[in-house]
Amino acid sequence: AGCSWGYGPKNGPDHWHELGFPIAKEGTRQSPIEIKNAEAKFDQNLKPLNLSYDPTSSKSICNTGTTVQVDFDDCTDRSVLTGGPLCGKYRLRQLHFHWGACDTHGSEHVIDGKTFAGELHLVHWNAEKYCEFNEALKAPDGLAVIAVLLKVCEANQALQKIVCSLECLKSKGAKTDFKDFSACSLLPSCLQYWTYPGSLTTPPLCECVIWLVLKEPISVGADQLANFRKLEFGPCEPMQNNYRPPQASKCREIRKNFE
Ligand SMILES: NS(=O)(=O)c1c2ccccc2cc2ccccc12
Ligand SMILES: [Zn+2]
Repeated sequence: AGCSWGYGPKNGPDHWHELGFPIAKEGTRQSPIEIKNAEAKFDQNLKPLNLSYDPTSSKSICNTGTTVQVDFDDCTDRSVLTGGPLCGKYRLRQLHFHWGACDTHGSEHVIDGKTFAGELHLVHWNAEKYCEFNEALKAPDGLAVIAVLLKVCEANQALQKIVCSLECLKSKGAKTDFKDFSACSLLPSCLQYWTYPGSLTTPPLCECVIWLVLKEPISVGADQLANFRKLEFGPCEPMQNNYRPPQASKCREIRKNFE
């Protein structure tokens, strides 16, 4: 089976459909998308997001070869997301990042034509309805991912614990303990959001994600972001531009819980 997928000129997003993931081209609810705020419909029935994260549920942080990822204990309802458009309780499983080679781009979602320097994803799965994560991957309401845009300005204190761990995560597969991390400390104060039905933004690109894109970005310092770019996809390959560009909306409805 040819070369594995990545973000390079030969195995990047434009090639994923020929590397074993036809859904990349044929899917009807692929992510990310461009969000045009004026076309998003205010829905008064959308509830606020309700996050209850237990900081002691964080386990480890690793270089997955495509991103840096913090893993949480999702065997019980220790860190859960409810509310918003969601039915049931979604357990926090992991968080990870996407970023660019420079500060002008790197986000996956694009807001009214504006790209951001990066994007944080908090991945949750519907543990009330499905017995395990891999089962949720096959369901249209299996996962909920909160997307937070990163804008370069002042340094972000909540990010510093992650930034400090990056130096020992340079190589693909590197992993280290990451205890007592408060995921909610990474979130902006305002949790207003856009929501739409989408997919994983990386292969296997399963169309199982309810996306919750927060309107308010969080800050990241230029030198904090520079540290992310010191990670490697593989030997001598700096990890950067690990984002998929916006995909066709294919007449999906985007809703928002703010006017
Ligand atoms: N970018 S992403 O959030 O779609 C994503 C996942 C989403 C849902 C479930 C698992 C995922 C695993 C990912 C692993 C690396 C990068 C993005 C990932
Ligand atoms: Zn992601």
